[in-house]
Amino acid sequence: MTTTRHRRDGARDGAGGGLLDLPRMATGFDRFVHALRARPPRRPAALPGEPCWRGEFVARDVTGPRVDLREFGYAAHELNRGYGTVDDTALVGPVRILTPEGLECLTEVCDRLESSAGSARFITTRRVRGADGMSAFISNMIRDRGFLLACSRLAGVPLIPHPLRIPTVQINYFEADGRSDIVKWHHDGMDYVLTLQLNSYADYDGGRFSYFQGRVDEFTGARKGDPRIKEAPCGERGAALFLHGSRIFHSVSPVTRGRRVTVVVSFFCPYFARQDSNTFWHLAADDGIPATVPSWLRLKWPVRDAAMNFALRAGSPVITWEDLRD
Ligand SMILES: O=C(O)CCC(=O)C(=O)O
Ligand SMILES: [Fe+2]
Repeated sequence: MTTTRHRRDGARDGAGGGLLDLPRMATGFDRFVHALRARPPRRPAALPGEPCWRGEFVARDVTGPRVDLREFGYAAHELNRGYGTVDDTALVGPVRILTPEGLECLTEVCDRLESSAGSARFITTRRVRGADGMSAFISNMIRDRGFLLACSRLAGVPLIPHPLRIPTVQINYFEADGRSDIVKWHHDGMDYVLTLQLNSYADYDGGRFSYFQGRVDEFTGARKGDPRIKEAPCGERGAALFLHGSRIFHSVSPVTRGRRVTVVVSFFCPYFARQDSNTFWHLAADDGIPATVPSWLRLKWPVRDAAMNFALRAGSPVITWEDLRD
């Protein structure tokens, strides 16, 4: 039954999705329908007795093979630049960002959060959103200076955890037990995304992370067997992949044996805050409109308005010049 649904979704998008192995995420009116149907993420109580995050869980010398956005067909004038830097990193990996002990603790935390996973239809079928709000371990990990520095060096730009909060840390769960958990062909709303693999190919069959080595607007022409569709190098437990998520189409095929769990962390470059690629409807299609409005305002107000920025940081209401005149 699930297969039928996938095929129908793929055909309905009218973008060649039916000719790919996996459906493509909805756009336009279909995405609006997803936004109306999506349920807000669950907010269970924090995990008691979870392992404690430690700064030494960040591995040393976090480097790996890198591909440039120009190799995906993006022109120099389309890339953000400033502060003596061109924001041109497309993909880096596989890299090891956590030590084996750090990985062990993160796995334990993610196993315990699985009961909070919600199912969804927009892109990823079974996932926990806002995981840093449920786990002090994950919250401390993504706010650890060493972790952020390692991720920033991979991306080539300074990064902080994404202020949208709900999508900042997502845990994806894939099981072979009669389910058909997948990640549809999509690009992320987020620009800077790190995916951590908590399993290896020895633990599961299927579950292949593919990406399209071309521009997002060229994906419409992609067909099954297209040489631009490549398998991402993430078959080892602990492998991490940095992706310029908003500019690269990618997907994960169904797991046919075993279990696959990934942690997806989204970042924000405060120096390129105005260029953040997220759109309201991409977020709302995952979390629903009511849950998206507050986080959207938290992202957009500070960029538009310095007074709002400082007020939010002070946890204060904003007093404006107009208020003085009333
Ligand atoms: O689970 C994965 O390997 C990738 C997931 C992904 O692309 C996403 O959650 O946006
Ligand atoms: Fe993604």
